[in-house]
Amino acid sequence: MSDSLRLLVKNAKQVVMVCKNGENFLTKDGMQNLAVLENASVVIGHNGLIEAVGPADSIESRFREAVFDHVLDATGMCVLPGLVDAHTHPVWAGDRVHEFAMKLAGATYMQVHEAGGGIHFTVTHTRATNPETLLQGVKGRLERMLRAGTTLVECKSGYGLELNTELKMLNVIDAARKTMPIGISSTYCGAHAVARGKTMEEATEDILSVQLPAVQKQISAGNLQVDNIDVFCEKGVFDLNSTRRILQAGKDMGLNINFHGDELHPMNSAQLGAELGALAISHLEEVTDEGIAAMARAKTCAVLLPTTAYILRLPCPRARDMLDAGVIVALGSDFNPNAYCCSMPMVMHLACVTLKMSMPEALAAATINAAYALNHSQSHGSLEPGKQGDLLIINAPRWEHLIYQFGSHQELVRFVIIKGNIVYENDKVLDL
Ligand SMILES: N=CN[C@@H](CCC(=O)O)C(=O)O
Ligand SMILES: [Zn+2]
Repeated sequence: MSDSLRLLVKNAKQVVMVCKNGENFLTKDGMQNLAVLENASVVIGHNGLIEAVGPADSIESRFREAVFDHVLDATGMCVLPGLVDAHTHPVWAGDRVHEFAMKLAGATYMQVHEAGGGIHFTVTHTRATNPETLLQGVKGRLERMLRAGTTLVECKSGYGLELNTELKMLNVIDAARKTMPIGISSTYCGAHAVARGKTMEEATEDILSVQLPAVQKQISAGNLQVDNIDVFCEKGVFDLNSTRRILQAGKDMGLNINFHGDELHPMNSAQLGAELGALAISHLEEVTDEGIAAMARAKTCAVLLPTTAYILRLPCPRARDMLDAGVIVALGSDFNPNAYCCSMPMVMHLACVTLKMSMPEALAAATINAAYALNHSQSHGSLEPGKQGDLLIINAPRWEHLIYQFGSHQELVRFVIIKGNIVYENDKVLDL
């Protein structure tokens, strides 16, 4: 009897596996030497997992008798792993286009925040918005990310800063996970800012004695899935001691530590994260040499967010120093009302130009290493047999076009595939 399989993608000009030996992450040398097959095909089974990746002729002879639900002829096109976005804030109401104008006129991020704008503005609007409306908003944003090639995305709460709205946001993220094909890693970020009217100490106590126990109760009852804990460790937000207490409490609940650190001021967040066994720390524009060394030793991933430095005109995170020191470097879009970017291809382009990463480094950072930052690199981030069949097919003769053609992902991405199912098909791609 012949095999029955879900999908064959055949005759691609290039198939970028990223890595091929089951690596959970890549550091500098590995990132510079990605596994790329020329004239290759990919097979995905009915379990949604990759059955085989290899030269087109050997796949053809091995699967000659097989029956496929779908066959895509990728002649002249390239296949890449689904992109992984390791840092987003997609659940909110009330845009901040007016603040973009203020920042263009010279206001800093913290000036806007301290004047009651920024996160506080979004908190006011998010608290006042019902879950159905928030869900509609997040679905539209995740759909845009999917069309740009993202197949796994981290999504944070953090525009509630009190129990009910934080739970509302986490439930909205859960509802998106249950109803959309895109993979979601959910993060409790109740310590995203100190709520107006509270001191940092009061906010910390509220998180430790009210919010986290209630989140834990929902998780234990099977009503909610939360994967990570986050704190904005920053001068004027949460100091090192409060950050430590909140992250440790989250870790004790079984959550992965994945937090904002060393963004606007050197806070020694990197050293703290390494000490606590953090899986990832985001931003790091102001990380010190000691912080970089500690992260390399602890295998704590640096999630770099080139959109933040670009929009806020901040110094860029020192990607090259981190790579040279052996840090695992990943990328995220940082999608939020301050940094309105849904496109990992644009993030990779910015990482190359502003952070001085090479294109192979940027792709590794947006696939296998971003999957590592979310504890998903056993199943995501590369095209290897046994991994989830998440990939994109681009209409270009070399994979690097996805990064090189700035802002052209809508024209380049022909198919997005998750678990072997076609979840986005673009028949309007234009040959240039
Ligand atoms: N820096 C803190 N948090 C977000 C911004 C959130 C906001 O401004 O709404 C970030 O990662 O850039
Ligand atoms: Zn953030």
